[in-house]
Amino acid sequence: MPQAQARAVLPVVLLGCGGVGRHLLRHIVSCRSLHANQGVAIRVVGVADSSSLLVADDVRASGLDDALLNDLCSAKSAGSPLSSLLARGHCQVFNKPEAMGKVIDAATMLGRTTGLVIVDCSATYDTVGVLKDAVDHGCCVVLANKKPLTCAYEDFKKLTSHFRQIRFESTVGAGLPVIASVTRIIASGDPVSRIVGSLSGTLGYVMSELEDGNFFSEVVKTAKALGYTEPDPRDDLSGMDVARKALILARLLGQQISMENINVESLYPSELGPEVMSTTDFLESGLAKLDETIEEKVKAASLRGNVLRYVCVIGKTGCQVGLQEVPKDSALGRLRGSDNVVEIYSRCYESSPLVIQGAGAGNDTTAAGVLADIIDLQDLFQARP
Ligand SMILES: NC(=O)C1=CN([C@@H]2O[C@H](COP(=O)(O)OP(=O)(O)OC[C@H]3O[C@@H](n4cnc5c(N)ncnc54)[C@H](OP(=O)(O)O)[C@@H]3O)[C@@H](O)[C@H]2O)C=CC1
Ligand SMILES: N[C@@H](CC=O)C(=O)O
Repeated sequence: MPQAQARAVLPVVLLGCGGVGRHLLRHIVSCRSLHANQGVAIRVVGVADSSSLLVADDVRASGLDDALLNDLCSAKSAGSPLSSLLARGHCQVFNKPEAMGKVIDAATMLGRTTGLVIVDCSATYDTVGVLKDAVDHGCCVVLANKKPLTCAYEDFKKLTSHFRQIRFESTVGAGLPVIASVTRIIASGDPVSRIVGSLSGTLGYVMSELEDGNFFSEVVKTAKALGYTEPDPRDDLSGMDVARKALILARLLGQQISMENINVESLYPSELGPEVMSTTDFLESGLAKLDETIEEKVKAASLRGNVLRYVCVIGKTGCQVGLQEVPKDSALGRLRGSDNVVEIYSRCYESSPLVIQGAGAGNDTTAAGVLADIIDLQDLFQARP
């Protein structure tokens, strides 16, 4: 009789099933045979959104089946709650506030036995407590959500305390290998002196569309429709999303800094901020108020042979993120669409920096980055026949 091939089984609880989370679930299902050939299997035991957790009946024995995961994606896309899937059987639904307690129960049960990966594809600070508990229970953590790594420095330290058990590649550059490259350079004892780049898919897309004569208000809405923006695009336009990426990189370089230490330039005034108007109102009426000013800046830069780019600079002594005029024919100036470019300078890469460039946003690319991070943890999971 042929021997069944031993496979590393990775149980996963997914927090957040919006654009990125749903693409991740679809990638997991469509990669089944690829992963089986590689001797690895992902078992999704639970999926949470902002109000509930859908969890397999017995997380030790089995996960949510693929048909259910596909239906979950369809249900969430159609705006139905996770509880609409209860009739499928073999699963339970827990609502807030009980839901997060149930995630911790799964972490306690599986963390030090089969192992468990908590994957955060939400866009909230609310997951930090669960993630820290999960780390305490020996679980692995994979993040697309930048917020847990950009709140208190102690939380960053805690979450990254077992560095082999956390992956957060998609927090910077979506699917691009930025964190992995910086980590490798640091590990080789080569001191990184500076990181410079355009790290926002949204702002990259917006700036290059403006060059083509399109209206700011229109291209921001298109960026949202394409899945490039944060749930509230003001997170991108305020520079905060880029600042979070800068903070993650700076902390990775060993800098004990916080958001307050980063100079951030916002593209909208405070009277259009979240405290004053809803996201819908901002998109429907607020954004258009910015069209004229931004157009003037684009035209003025063009007269000087330049284009506008939202640039992030992380140095030894400080970080800043903001709008810069750069020559049209420069690495930054040539960027198009949602591409990111990151230049890493170190002793070995001083006169010729390590450059990473490519698609820097989008649900598909980001989910692919998250999936690669999960698979990268396979050596920490037992192979079972
Ligand atoms: N799109 C991109 O290009 C990239 C995105 N990212 C990051 O990926 C993350 C997800 O982005 P995206 O999918 O676009 O965001 P969405 O707004 O589409 O999805 C967010 C999901 O998180 C859920 N959620 C909210 N609060 C909680 C909570 N407390 N516990 C569990 N789930 C919760 C939401 O629930 P509900 O469905 O009920 O609203 C929703 O399902 C963000 O952090 C973003 O910064 C990173 C790199 C690139
Ligand atoms: N909103 C972000 C998504 C990735 O982090 C961006 O535009 O870069």
